[in-house]
Amino acid sequence: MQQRQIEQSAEQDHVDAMYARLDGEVARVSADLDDAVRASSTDPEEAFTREVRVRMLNRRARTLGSAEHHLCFGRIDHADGRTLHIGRTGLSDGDDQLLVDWRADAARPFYAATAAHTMGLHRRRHLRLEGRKVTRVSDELLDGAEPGPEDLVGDGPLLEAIGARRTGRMRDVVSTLQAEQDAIIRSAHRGVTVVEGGPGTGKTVVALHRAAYVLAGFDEARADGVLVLGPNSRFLDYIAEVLPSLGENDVAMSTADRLVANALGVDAAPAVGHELRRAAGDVRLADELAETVRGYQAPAGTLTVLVDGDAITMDTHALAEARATAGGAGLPHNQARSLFKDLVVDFVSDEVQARARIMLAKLDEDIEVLTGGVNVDKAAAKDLERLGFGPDEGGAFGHAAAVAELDPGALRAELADDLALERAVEAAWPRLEAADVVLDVLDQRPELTVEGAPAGAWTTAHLPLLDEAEHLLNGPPARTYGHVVVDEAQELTPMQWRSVLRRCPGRSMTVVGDLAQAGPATGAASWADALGSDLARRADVRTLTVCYRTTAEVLAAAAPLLAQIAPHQAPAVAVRTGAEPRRVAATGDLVSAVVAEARAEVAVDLDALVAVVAADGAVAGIAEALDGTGVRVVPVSQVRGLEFDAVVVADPDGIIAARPGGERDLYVALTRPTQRLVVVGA
Ligand SMILES: Nc1ncnc2c1ncn2[C@@H]1O[C@H](COP(=O)(O)OP(=O)(O)OP(=O)(O)O)[C@@H](O)[C@H]1O
Repeated sequence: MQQRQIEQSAEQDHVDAMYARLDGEVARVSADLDDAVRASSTDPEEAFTREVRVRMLNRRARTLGSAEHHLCFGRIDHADGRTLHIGRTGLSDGDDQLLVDWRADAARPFYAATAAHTMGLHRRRHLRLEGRKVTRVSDELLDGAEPGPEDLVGDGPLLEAIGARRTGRMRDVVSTLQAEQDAIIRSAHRGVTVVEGGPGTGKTVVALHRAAYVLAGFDEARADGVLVLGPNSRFLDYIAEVLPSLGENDVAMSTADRLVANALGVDAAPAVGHELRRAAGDVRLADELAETVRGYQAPAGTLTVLVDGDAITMDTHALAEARATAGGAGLPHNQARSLFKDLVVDFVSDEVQARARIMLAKLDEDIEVLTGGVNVDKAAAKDLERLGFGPDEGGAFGHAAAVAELDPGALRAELADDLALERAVEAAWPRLEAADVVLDVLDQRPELTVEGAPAGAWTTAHLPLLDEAEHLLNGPPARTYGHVVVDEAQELTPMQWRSVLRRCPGRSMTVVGDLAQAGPATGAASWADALGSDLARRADVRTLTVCYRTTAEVLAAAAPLLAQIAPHQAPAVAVRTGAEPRRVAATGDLVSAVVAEARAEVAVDLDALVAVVAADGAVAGIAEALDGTGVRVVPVSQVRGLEFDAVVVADPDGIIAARPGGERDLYVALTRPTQRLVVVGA
């Protein structure tokens, strides 16, 4: 005890020094920020440099602010005597490295060293802080030294973290990241990393800590930003605090739907059932949309323009050539239209010049006849040469030369502004809006429309189609990201994937999900289905195998269902054991039985986070009956990714029957509790 107190007080001294340094840094950054904000300049270059500096200082200020809480959480002692403290940010005092940022390479052994693979460590120490006070020091000896009575054997801090009560908001787990998680988070792989694993294996944790790592380590992510996508707003609220607590406030968070709705300015598209989502998510629609757009690009026929009362016609051959050139240039439709128009202008201008030439040649001939054989051009040639004008390449002077010298640029400019020509081009290759194209496709596909809804009343299911059409018409989205994290990735339809990939041109992505939990709108059976086989082949696929959320007993209760829905997937291994799940057969009214069980769970632990998970259609009645109790009633379609201390699953048969693939919904519901599971059935 004595020894541990001495250690603790020595750590307190270190930690005091760190906080003193942190305070100093905060004061310095804040003063620098004030200076930078005040220093205005009219020189654009200086103003730009100042803006960059202000942004950088703001970022540092936020990092330092979020580092205050639990600034230092670990220490590693190398066998050669070197020690390093690990924490939320790097701090140094001259040459003295007081604290190493958890993302730095030097911090890696803190997460990755094991007794079998010590990475040169003698000891790993976990520090617990309350405010700025060190309240506990626990050590793991890694190099075979005999542990003392107070040394840690096993996973104390981890078990404490995962056994703690939940608040309804996910927390960062930077002090207890496990080796298999850390390896993914720190991976140098710049392409697509796919992280799969059963419920509670830490996929979300990995995804979010990876986002923080990537922001610090990958220049392109810092420059172009990081986007985190989640399945719904409830989930985004749940994870909202993790990145800020890691000092990263500049990460964009969205659902795939909101991302597209904002980009296209479509507001308040209402959500719809899975049937429509699934139908509208079919990747073949991408071809149908492209085909529809092509159908607007100068279909076979001719194109006639009236110029000064003369009809000039592009015949089928000339028109087909212009279409092939404009359509084959790899440009989006509305840009290719400009090229098409240029080609029409060229054609018409050539034709106008050719006609003028013929007409003037004819005029020359007529004059020659009228003047009795005197060739005016030839007669004039001597005079022209005397005046310093030579014959043109074809040896022509006079009217023909005048036509050749007719300013083709001016003629083209005039034609480009010509209303009749513009109308003819618009008829052959109209300027289009995304909605026009999607409505055309919907005309052929009544199953993609909502009965009774007016045309153009978009739902969330239509957003990926509008996005696809927008891309075909106007090219890539204006806002793209350096790195994109997709959580609950099994929930995206193939058409949604196309929207997401479009916003990540560098294809630097972290994709996490569990195909066994896929809802009925998607039903991807493999990552190749989801990402496309090309990308999936190049992806670095990692599998997490340890369940940190729920107990072995709860996993065992869900195992038969897993064997049914994903027979090839090995169940995760739980690190904790706990209470046996309870099955309650409701003798009377099912809602009353569910309510009674939920109340009983609240009574077991007043501070526990208790949830009832029910089929979407059953939620309203249960929520009403539980109003004011603090119990959360969550529709099963929105419970993916969430967790609670105790979960009451209402009417498992009802959940299975409510929508196709209902067994997967039930599997998700059963794997939500961290402590206790109650299943109330008929
Ligand atoms: N290394 C860790 N230290 C402490 N807690 C952890 C660790 N890894 C995971 N957890 C906790 O385990 C729980 C489950 O993690 P997470 O939600 O990331 O799992 P998941 O694989 O995304 O689950 P699901 O498939 O259900 O979405 C969370 O409470 C998380 O904080």
